[in-house]
Amino acid sequence: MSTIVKICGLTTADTLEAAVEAGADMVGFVFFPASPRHLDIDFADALGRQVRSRAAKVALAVDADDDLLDAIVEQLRPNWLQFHGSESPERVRSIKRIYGLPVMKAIAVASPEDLSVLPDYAGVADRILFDARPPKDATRPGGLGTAFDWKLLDGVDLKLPFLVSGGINADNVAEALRVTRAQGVDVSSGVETSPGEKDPDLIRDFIRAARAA
Ligand SMILES: O=C(O)c1ccccc1N[C@@H]1O[C@H](COP(=O)(O)O)[C@@H](O)[C@H]1O
Repeated sequence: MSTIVKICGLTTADTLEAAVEAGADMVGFVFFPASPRHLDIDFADALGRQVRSRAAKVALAVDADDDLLDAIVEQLRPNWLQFHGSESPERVRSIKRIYGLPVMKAIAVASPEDLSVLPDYAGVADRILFDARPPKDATRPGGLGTAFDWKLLDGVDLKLPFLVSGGINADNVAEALRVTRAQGVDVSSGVETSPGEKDPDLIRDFIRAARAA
């Protein structure tokens, strides 16, 4: 199976086109006001139409309430929901039932104890995303450009595909995949020139490096 490549936090038509044309499997749109990649729902609608089934559209939310999820699903019509907050397994199960969409649940990793929740989520999520645990004073729970110790995933035995993220870029993506044996990678900061400013060349370089890994 080829590596699943997700480019997250797309905010412009140009960078979205670069990601899709370069062969991204998943393109992510962030709905979290504290993020420099936060998207207004109406603009997300336009970007979503631009994708035209060439990649899977992923809506990233952080402890979103039902009204926000309703609006996202209605306007963006995502193929996936990604939850990056403290959504419980019960909440994930209930949202899956309501919208009939697959869910990728992010697990924040900084120590072996962080993996103790895995059995609870593995039973309800369709994919797991291992991301670096943010510092306590962070203004957002992801998209910070910092990596975790990938060796912490040694011995993880999941029956569902998992992706890895956090501080990954074209230079270290091969190593991230080798060490974690993840089925896919997710990147945001690593294809940016500054927070929220994606660069088409960096996107293309990243996808090429991930494919070559
Ligand atoms: O990208 C954001 O701003 C963001 C905000 C809130 C939660 C998650 C967010 N991004 C996710 O973080 C990782 C990528 O991090 P990095 O910037 O490449 O280090 C990825 O899973 C994004 O989907």
